[in-house]
Amino acid sequence: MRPLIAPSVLASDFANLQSEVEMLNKSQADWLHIDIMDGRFVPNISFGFPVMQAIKKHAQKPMDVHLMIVEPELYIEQFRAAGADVISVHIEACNHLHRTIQQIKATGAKAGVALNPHTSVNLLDDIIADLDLVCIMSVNPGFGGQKFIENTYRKTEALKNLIIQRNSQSLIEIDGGVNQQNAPKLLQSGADVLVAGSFVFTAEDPIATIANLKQSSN
Ligand SMILES: O=C(CO)[C@@H](O)[C@H](O)COP(=O)(O)O
Ligand SMILES: [Fe+2]
Repeated sequence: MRPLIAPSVLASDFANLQSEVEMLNKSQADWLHIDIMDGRFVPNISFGFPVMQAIKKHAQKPMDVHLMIVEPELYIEQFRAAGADVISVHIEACNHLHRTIQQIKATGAKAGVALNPHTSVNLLDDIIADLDLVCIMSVNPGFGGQKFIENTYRKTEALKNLIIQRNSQSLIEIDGGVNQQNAPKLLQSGADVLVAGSFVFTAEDPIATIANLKQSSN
């Protein structure tokens, strides 16, 4: 199975956002990955609703929104209204994860949970059957362009086993430091969705880079 490719708009040229989104429309990207950072859950601030709405105006593909914010339950409906098709919250930011997942689903969006590198997939045992997506962070969240953490392969395998064991339909998304070199091993380990920011947007030919990632196989 070919992976879904979700380029991270965080690494795009914000001064030319419309042409960046139009490039992604023309490419084999499946989703647009949208990183929302609040300067509290992570030590960086990215962008918020107005920028998301501007992206949505031009995007012809689903928006996969990765919320790196505290108290995400306060903003779920607003993110959906701003165009989110998939909404992932961090397990580390949620006191009532089950409730927040139901809240996301009630808006009509797909519901995901993201895990920091130190967070065990075993914590998902009682929620995995309710999830559409698990986002395994393969870098510490907050910044693009970081080095891929090798333990991600083992973690992806463990999550895949849990998904099978619990009869879950959840997709596995890998986020951070993804490139052409680690993609095949990630797919072998069970990944379904590859997020790629700097690898795509610093490439001389982002469209060809996305096409090559899409051709990755295990
Ligand atoms: O969520 C995050 C970072 O916190 C990611 O989505 C990055 O934006 C991916 O960028 P690269 O590591 O591929 O440059
Ligand atoms: Fe992300």
